[in-house]
Amino acid sequence: MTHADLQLAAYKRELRRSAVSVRDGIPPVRREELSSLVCHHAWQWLEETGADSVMVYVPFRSELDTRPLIERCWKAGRRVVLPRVHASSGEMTLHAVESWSELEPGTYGIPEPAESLSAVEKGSEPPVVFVPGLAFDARGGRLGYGRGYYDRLRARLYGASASGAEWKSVWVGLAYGAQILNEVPMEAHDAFMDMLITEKGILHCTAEGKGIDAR
Ligand SMILES: Nc1nc2c(c(=O)[nH]1)N(C=O)[C@@H](CNc1ccc(C(=O)N[C@@H](CCC(=O)O)C(=O)O)cc1)CN2
Ligand SMILES: Nc1ncnc2c1ncn2[C@@H]1O[C@H](COP(=O)(O)OP(=O)(O)OP(=O)(O)O)[C@@H](O)[C@H]1O
Repeated sequence: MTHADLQLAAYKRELRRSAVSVRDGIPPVRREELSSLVCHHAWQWLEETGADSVMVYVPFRSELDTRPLIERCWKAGRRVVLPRVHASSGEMTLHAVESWSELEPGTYGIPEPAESLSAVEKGSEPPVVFVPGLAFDARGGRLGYGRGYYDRLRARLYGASASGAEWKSVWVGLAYGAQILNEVPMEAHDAFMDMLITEKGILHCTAEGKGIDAR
């Protein structure tokens, strides 16, 4: 690690700490109101795009609550795909889930698809991925918990093919407005979002600054 790497790592640690405290500082009742607005915007956008299958995260700690969105998808017959974390490899596998009863507490205590559920077949990954984050910026930059799960998921599924993709998907960060920062530091392996949804509505991320990883 160079001096610059160490500085960046320390800066990211500090940003994570402050992003968590901003999120924790939103009163729980307000968090639910904001979450419900964000889920509403996300749902309306899904209706416009017509995507019949979506990947969503199940919230933990003070994260934006995606459960209203998940339930709405189930009611409307949209397939809901949730990740299962494999801490030893750093990978996430994707599993279609049809009710809360198919979840069990996973790594980090986050509810995740039970081990018995089979993984989504290669080639039928969802065209929309809703992504959690501690902070985002208008370019689509994202700061997560620092384990690289979503970066690795994208790298694995977008695969080695230079042209990009067997798996074409729109990556959508879901966040409280207070989580949008001027600039989140990004490294070569970090996945950019295509869109952000906050209580204020939809933000299409700008392509500038995405570099060679842009889709
Ligand atoms: N709801 C949700 N699901 C998700 C994510 C997420 O951010 N939100 N993740 C997004 O990638 C992955 C889980 N990533 C996580 C990474 C670290 C920690 C964690 O507890 N970290 C410690 C710090 C020390 C350590 O790294 O172990 C902490 O915050 O106290 C939790 C989740 C996959 N599933
Ligand atoms: N495609 C990849 N293959 C292998 N390791 C990766 C890949 N992408 C990221 N990593 C590693 O994972 C870690 C991710 O760090 P980073 O600070 O970018 O996480 P993050 O995006 O904030 O967190 P998360 O995705 O867990 O919410 C780094 O140590 C990085 O080297």
